[in-house]
Amino acid sequence: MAAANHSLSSPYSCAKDSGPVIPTTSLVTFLERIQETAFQTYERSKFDHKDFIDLSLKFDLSTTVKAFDEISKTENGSVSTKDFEEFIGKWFKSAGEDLVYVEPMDFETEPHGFLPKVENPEVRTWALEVHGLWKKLSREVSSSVHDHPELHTLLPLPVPGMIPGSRFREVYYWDSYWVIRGLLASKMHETAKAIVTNLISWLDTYGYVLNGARAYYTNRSQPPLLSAMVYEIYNRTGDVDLVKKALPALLKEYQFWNSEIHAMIIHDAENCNHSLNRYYAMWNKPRPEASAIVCSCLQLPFTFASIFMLYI
Ligand SMILES: OC[C@H]1O[C@H](O[C@H]2O[C@H](CO)[C@@H](O)[C@H](O)[C@H]2O)[C@H](O)[C@@H](O)[C@@H]1O
Repeated sequence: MAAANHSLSSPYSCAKDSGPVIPTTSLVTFLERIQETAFQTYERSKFDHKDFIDLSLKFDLSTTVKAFDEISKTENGSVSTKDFEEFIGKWFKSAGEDLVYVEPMDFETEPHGFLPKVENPEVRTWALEVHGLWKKLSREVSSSVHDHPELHTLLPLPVPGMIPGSRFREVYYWDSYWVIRGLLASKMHETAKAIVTNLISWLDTYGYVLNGARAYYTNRSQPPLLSAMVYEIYNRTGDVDLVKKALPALLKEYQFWNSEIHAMIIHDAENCNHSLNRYYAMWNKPRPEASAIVCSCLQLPFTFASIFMLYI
């Protein structure tokens, strides 16, 4: 997204180091407290901080917060593992329960015309195994998320999608580009289009494509690959209606990446101006999905290991 321009006059200046902050939800803020308590209570290797921010409530937030405040805590904020585990079991549904498996609508065990150039039987068997993974990664948002969004950090999506897997239980933006390339190879054209439908829904609601389908991802995007997704699907299917449906959303995304916080003019040593579009999160604190660990790292001496932990 960079274009060299030697005579740019622009309303944007180079010195933009603060921008809008999109507030997070009360549930995310509370789950950050739970994550911090887990961090103080367990050994680091025994838990994944993302698990705690992905929990969904069984009951309303204020009752849950009250119950949590009543648990006795040490000075550093740890609680007994027994109390903590009982509390989590009583008040929360497990991370991932708010997404449910759904059979992909156009999956076939060996689709007609699948990778015609792959003739070696062993490679073909392996490729079909990889193809079979679509059945493991297909999910739709549970009815509870649609009916009671305030109980979940998972965001509702209009149609089923594909998740990266493992600790990444939700749809992600730029992962979807490679997911779509794979789905097209697997002849799953309708599933590929459904993924675009979901991402377009974020442009309608938020004005940009979110990093991922969680309340804690609403303040940032990921590298803008939606137009490339539409292009790949159009090339394979010739579906002009999809392109027409996507166009207003793509224009909105173009505006987002060219808005004041993203558009930059860089002056080089030869006094030329370059127009660049930069990544910018509309947030000014540690990422909620990793805040406990990030805050603890900031208190450590600056080493490669401590810096590495900031990116988990
Ligand atoms: O495969 C999904 C994504 O996984 C990584 O990033 C995501 O997880 C981070 C840690 O929880 C989170 O801070 C980040 O915002 C998420 O996007 C990976 O770095 C991404 O490239 C990838 O899309």
